[in-house]
Amino acid sequence: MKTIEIKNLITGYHQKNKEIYKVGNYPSLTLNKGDFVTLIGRNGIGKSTLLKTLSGDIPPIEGEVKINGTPIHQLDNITRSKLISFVLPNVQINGRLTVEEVVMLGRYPYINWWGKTSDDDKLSVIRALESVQAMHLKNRDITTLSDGEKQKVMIARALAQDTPIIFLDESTAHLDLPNRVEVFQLLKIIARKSQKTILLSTHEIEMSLQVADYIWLLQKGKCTFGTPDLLVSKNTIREVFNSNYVGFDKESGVFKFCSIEKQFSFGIELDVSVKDYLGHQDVDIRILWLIKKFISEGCDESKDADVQIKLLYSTDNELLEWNVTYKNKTLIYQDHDNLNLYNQINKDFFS
Ligand SMILES: Nc1ncnc2c1ncn2[C@@H]1O[C@H](COP(=O)(O)OP(=O)(O)OP(=O)(O)O)[C@@H](O)[C@H]1O
Repeated sequence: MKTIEIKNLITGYHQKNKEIYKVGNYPSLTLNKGDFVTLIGRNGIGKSTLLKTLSGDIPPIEGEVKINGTPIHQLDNITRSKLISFVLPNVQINGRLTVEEVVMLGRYPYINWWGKTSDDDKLSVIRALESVQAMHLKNRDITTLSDGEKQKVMIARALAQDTPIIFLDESTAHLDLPNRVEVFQLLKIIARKSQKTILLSTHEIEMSLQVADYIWLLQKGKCTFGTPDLLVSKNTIREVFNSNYVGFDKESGVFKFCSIEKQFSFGIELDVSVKDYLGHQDVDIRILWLIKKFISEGCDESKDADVQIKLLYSTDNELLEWNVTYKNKTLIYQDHDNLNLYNQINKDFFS
């Protein structure tokens, strides 16, 4: 069932000189109940502007946004706040409020004229804090929390608001990796179980591709909409995010770092004698990460490479050794913790 419908929407700002600054043009987009959708795109492309327009915080320049079939501008503030909660980035809360009091602010659309909170309100606050695993912060002064803890509390406030639609603007930006994954998964579970519509703007592309149901990918003036598999297979992710220094690898779903300063081509292989090696290192993994390092330095991996590198195990001295050949010169580097193979090859062969 459609919860949000966009028709011929142009987002943007009315400027002081009365001119209009148009940001995005979105002919037709919809969001359904139970969808967890991420909104991605380069800096300044219009993600926050679109979220602010969808939540009714700023008016569209042209076109229409409908929430549950009603044009958003026809909804009064209280009705709107019962339908949409919006988690903003970097919200500063003034005053010495506890975490519990901040989450209780999410209940304001339901609190009566005299401002008295009910048992239901208190229960919603507890449930919301529990779902973001922040109950231990309940009595803390909000100003004393870390950025990541504060972000979780702001998500709890949106959950306490108990709306069918939740917008989040870069809400995982301050979180460490386990917490970012946890919040992504949590939002997806909430979307599924509670049949909410969740739209999260984020720079977490790899995570979006793995976790989101759909992606809204903003490009100059337009939005490409689709499931992650479709956007990857059509090369849309590459088109938008590839640069001189980074390239999206559609098989692994990760971004590989590269350099515009081209260096030598190389090939790294394991020599068979490494089978004798019974050490604790996973040498295949080491080679994989060395390949990433060489590519990030501007080297190309190739079968007919300029520089041939072999990792072998020397049974004479019981050490791993890197055997490097360029033109007619071969050097052997014994492996040790501080050996930076790329720097060493560069110094010994190319400087
Ligand atoms: N209040 C404003 N008045 C005029 N222009 C604005 C206003 N807020 C944002 N803009 C401009 O609108 C464009 C889109 O900004 P927006 O913040 O929506 O991008 P974004 O995709 O969220 O960027 P980021 O990833 O960097 O957060 C930018 O060119 C920005 O400078």
